[in-house]
Amino acid sequence: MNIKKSKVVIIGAGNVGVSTAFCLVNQGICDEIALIDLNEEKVVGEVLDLTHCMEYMHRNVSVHAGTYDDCKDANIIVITASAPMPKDKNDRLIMLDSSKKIMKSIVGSIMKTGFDGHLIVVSNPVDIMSYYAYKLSGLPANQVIGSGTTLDTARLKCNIAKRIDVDPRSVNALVIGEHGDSEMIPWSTITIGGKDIYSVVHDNEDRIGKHPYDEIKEATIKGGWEIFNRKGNTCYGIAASTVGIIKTILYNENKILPVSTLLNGEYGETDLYISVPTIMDRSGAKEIVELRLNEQEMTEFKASCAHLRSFYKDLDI
Ligand SMILES: NC(=O)C1=CN([C@@H]2O[C@H](COP(=O)(O)OP(=O)(O)OC[C@H]3O[C@@H](n4cnc5c(N)ncnc54)[C@H](O)[C@@H]3O)[C@@H](O)[C@H]2O)C=CC1
Ligand SMILES: CC(=O)C(=O)O
Repeated sequence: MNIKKSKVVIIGAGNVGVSTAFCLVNQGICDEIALIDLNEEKVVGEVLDLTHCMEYMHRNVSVHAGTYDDCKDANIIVITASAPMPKDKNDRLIMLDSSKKIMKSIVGSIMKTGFDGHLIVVSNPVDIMSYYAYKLSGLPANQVIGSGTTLDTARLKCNIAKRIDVDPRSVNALVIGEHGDSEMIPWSTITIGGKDIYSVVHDNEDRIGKHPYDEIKEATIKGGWEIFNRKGNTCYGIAASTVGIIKTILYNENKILPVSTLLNGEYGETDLYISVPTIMDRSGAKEIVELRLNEQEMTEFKASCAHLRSFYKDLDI
């Protein structure tokens, strides 16, 4: 009997790649993980460290140092490879040139193996890199997914939940648009326990304040830099978000996540990768949910689309 094992390859064994591997091991999400990095010695060390977790995990996940040969039968490849992010710039877009070169060489090596699984792009600037990986790979768009605003959405939920004093998982909210400064919050769609956020704020004005929206938005957009400027990277939140995406695919969950995906007519945009709520299952990005945005929200979302599209001229595709 040939039972197919689930295999995840992670390319880039830095803070994000290794945290993702640990999150996969800790949750026992897949059968096998292969780690690839230019720094082969680091990979050997990380693999040993991860392997020593198994005694205390709820299942054994096989972790090994990989080569591109591992890609040919992988279900999912996660790309977190990157040049170091400059310390004091707080701008993901300055990574464009270096990430472009890295992405081109990695996707070329992956596709030579005949890989036909799902590619999850995390490296920044993630929306542009997802589009680039989609074009370079020739894979169908449903198989190329950017982590997009999954992380920003988690941050937004935490920021709202803290104000209101509920569990973040009871907040039904999303960030859409660019994973970056032009991202937007469709406030009109947010509910907490089934109650729209405007009513929640109105009924709890004494402790939440009359208009917490701008502060919550600012905290959400700047959330990454609050971490990065203190510890030099952000890794656990993105690892959890990435594993959330992996889980929806491997377990065919049909869950809706705000991933960076190809718009093909939705929201009046074509040939653009940007985050919108997307139904995810074993096929990957199965179907885009078109939110009923109000006029102001649609204007903000379109501005984010235009901002991302303005960088496409710099991609050699
Ligand atoms: N999309 C998101 O929400 C988030 C994205 N990121 C991004 O993830 C990326 C990784 O961040 P960190 O892990 O903190 O960086 P890091 O510098 O710790 O790790 C990057 C790793 O990539 C490796 N690498 C570089 N070129 C390579 C190549 N051609 N092949 C294989 N490996 C290669 C490096 O050797 C290094 O180990 C960055 O672009 C960062 O901005 C980080 C957090 C959140
Ligand atoms: C670094 C990054 O993109 C983030 O933590 O949001």
